[in-house]
Amino acid sequence: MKLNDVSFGFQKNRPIVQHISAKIVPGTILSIVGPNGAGKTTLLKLMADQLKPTTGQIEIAGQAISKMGRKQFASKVAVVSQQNHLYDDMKVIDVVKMGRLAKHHLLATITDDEVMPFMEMTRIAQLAQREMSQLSGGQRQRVWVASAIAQQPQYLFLDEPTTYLDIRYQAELMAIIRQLHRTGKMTIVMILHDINQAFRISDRLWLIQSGRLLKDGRPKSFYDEQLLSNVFQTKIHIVDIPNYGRYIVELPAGS
Ligand SMILES: Nc1ncnc2c1ncn2[C@@H]1O[C@H](COP(=O)(O)OP(=O)(O)OP(=O)(O)O)[C@@H](O)[C@H]1O
Repeated sequence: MKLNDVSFGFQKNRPIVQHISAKIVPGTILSIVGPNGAGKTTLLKLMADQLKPTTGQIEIAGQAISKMGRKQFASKVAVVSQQNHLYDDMKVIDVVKMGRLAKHHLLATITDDEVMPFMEMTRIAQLAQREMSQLSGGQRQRVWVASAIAQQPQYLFLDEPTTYLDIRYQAELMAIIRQLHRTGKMTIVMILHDINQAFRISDRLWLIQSGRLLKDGRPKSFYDEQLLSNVFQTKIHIVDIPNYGRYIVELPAGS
């Protein structure tokens, strides 16, 4: 995927994404990080063709995503968005099957067996017959991931996927993402607020500030206290933790 000078604003003269040019190398895990309101979700929506750039273009293998048909795009990109309750009255297995619709014309032709591997991978097989409204936030999140991977896309986009998860399920989700990346050869693009998690799992990071791509590089090049303190407008310190590695901590003012 390639972004060519992409800009976007919801209103005239109020740019939210500004002149972003970048490439996503197939097979990478890319995390998008940056302060609240920087434009990360808007950028992901542009890349997911849910919003159209005001100027510039996004392409996959030389083809503009705006010119792709719905089904063609769905075979390339699946999105796990921030949570919604639109499907609360549906059964878990049917939500997963909806992801599989990218490969079928009708929900009715998708068998339980066809979606079971995706449910097993995300450990929701035992929830198959439950209604979405009966699930915890963490369980729902895993259903959305199962539905997205059932699409078997080349690119999997996740917007703050760990938000509803406790520490164990966060680690589990990161393990699933590594597995998808390793065995499914999927390219993963995530917005992550936990900067340490982002640094640990990613091959590549994009740091967004005020709608601009401030830095695009390997995680180790972001261990820069001055850079991070300036962007997040708080005092950031990088420490070494035995058996873990480098860890970014926010220091209280005055310390
Ligand atoms: N539908 C909308 N209409 C108008 N402004 C919007 C809309 N959606 C988002 N914005 C504005 O766009 C800016 C960027 O929002 P966005 O959600 O992309 O940021 P973000 O970096 O993902 O933030 P966060 O980390 O808080 O989730 C914010 O100022 C937000 O208020």
